[in-house]
Amino acid sequence: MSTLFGDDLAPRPTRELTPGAVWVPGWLTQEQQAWLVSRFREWAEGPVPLRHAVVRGHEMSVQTVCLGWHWRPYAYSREAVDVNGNRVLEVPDWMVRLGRRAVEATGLGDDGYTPDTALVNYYDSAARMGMHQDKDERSLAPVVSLSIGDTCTFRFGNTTNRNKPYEDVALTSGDLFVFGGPARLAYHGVTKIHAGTAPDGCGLTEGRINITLRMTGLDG
Ligand SMILES: O=C(O)CCC(=O)C(=O)O
Ligand SMILES: [Fe+2]
Repeated sequence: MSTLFGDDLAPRPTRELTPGAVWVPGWLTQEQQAWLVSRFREWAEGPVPLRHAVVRGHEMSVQTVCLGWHWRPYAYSREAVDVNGNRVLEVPDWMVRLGRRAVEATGLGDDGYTPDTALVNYYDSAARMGMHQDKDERSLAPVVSLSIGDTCTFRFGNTTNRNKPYEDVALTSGDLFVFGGPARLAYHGVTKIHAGTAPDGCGLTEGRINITLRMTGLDG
């Protein structure tokens, strides 16, 4: 949806929310977004299908499919031991290059950045993600986050607790967000999906995809 002379015409410059946390609005082109959505549809078919991970007996509202390493609450393994036991797909070379370009765009990494896992989340309009730290990785290399589809309210906080201070930002289709360095272990979450906001041509008509690229620091 867009309105003539609405908020969507306001410039959205790159911004460092806190040291180490950089938001680059509109980083992916529309063609890149639609292409990534096509890949998502393939990954969702398996060998390990898109699924709701179960945390302490409760299904997460978000659905996830992983590449490289399979994440389950709260560990990584090569096989999806909590789903069907199959080994997940490899992280494709183009995705490593994309991750490198992303950290270079934010100044938070270098050409040594080699993500070995991607967590791909699908949010329907009711899905949320509670405040958490990404701390199952042994490496403190930056996390690269790409958003496609509906806008979400993304809450980015501090490294000590899930409460204030935090800032809410609207991540829209094509936005890049990278957190590393002093922000690597900051609490963050998704408080709302804004249904009906996916732009024409992004490849999704409803819901939101988020791809996070990470270095696990794991062997094997
Ligand atoms: O959907 C997002 O923007 C954040 C996802 C996230 O925090 C995660 O997968 O750990
Ligand atoms: Fe996270």
